[in-house]
Amino acid sequence: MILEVKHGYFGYSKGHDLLQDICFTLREKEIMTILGQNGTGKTTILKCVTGILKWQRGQTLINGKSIDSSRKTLKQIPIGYVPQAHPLSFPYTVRELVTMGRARHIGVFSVPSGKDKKIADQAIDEVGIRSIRDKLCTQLSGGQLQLVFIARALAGEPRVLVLDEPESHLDFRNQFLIIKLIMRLVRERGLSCIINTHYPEHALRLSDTTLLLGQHSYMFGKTKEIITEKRVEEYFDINVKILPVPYKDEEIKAFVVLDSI
Ligand SMILES: Nc1ncnc2c1ncn2[C@@H]1O[C@H](COP(=O)(O)OP(=O)(O)OP(=O)(O)O)[C@@H](O)[C@H]1O
Repeated sequence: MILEVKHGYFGYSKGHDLLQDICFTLREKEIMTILGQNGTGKTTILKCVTGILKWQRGQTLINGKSIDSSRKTLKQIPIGYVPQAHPLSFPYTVRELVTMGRARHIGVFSVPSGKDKKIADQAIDEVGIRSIRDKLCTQLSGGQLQLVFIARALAGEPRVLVLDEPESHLDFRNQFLIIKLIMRLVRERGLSCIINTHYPEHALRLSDTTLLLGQHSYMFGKTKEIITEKRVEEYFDINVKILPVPYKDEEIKAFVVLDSI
């Protein structure tokens, strides 16, 4: 599986392109992060990639086939979308909401089958929320709800998981657990992921490639080559230090903000 965005343009108002000539490639089992200041268009990129919005020029291709033109391709190689965490208005139980992730596999006039319910339960177990599966989603904490949204996306049996700021509103421990969960899903399910994040240290820890988005330009490449002190200074107007921290067999990068420019 290979997902490519080729020369994507998008703007909300006529004559103003928010996103210009966006090009990137996501290969199987790769994790890509998107970083950039507020309002640069990170969520808009995810919406264009998943087909929620349509590129005004350019396209998203999966295995060389445009997903705009071929609904069949989308069905064969589905994309699971995990939106930014938001409180829900309808009192669905966790199990009901996760089962809704099966929607693309269920006919318009059909109800979820035993198989659909089993797959939804597997997704619930995979993200470790079995103990809350009969609770109402309106009564969950932000972190619990985030896990429910991930389980709902997994229930659709995606090959590509697209997550919009999955760590927002979470405490340090839960941020770390979400990062570990994503890494495990990529390893065990062979998924590919695109993740919007505001945390460069998370991008350095988990992603293979990064798209750094600015107001009028962007860079895409290997994460270690993209997230450097100089580039972060350029794209975020802050002085930072990236420090190596040896831990077990790894070298984790600590990210320290020194000052604004
Ligand atoms: N539906 C919409 N109609 C008009 N403008 C919009 C719409 N959605 C977003 N925008 C504008 O497009 C720009 C990019 O929004 P987007 O949500 O993609 O940014 P972002 O980089 O994800 O921001 P953040 O980091 O704050 O989540 C912003 O200026 C926003 O106000």
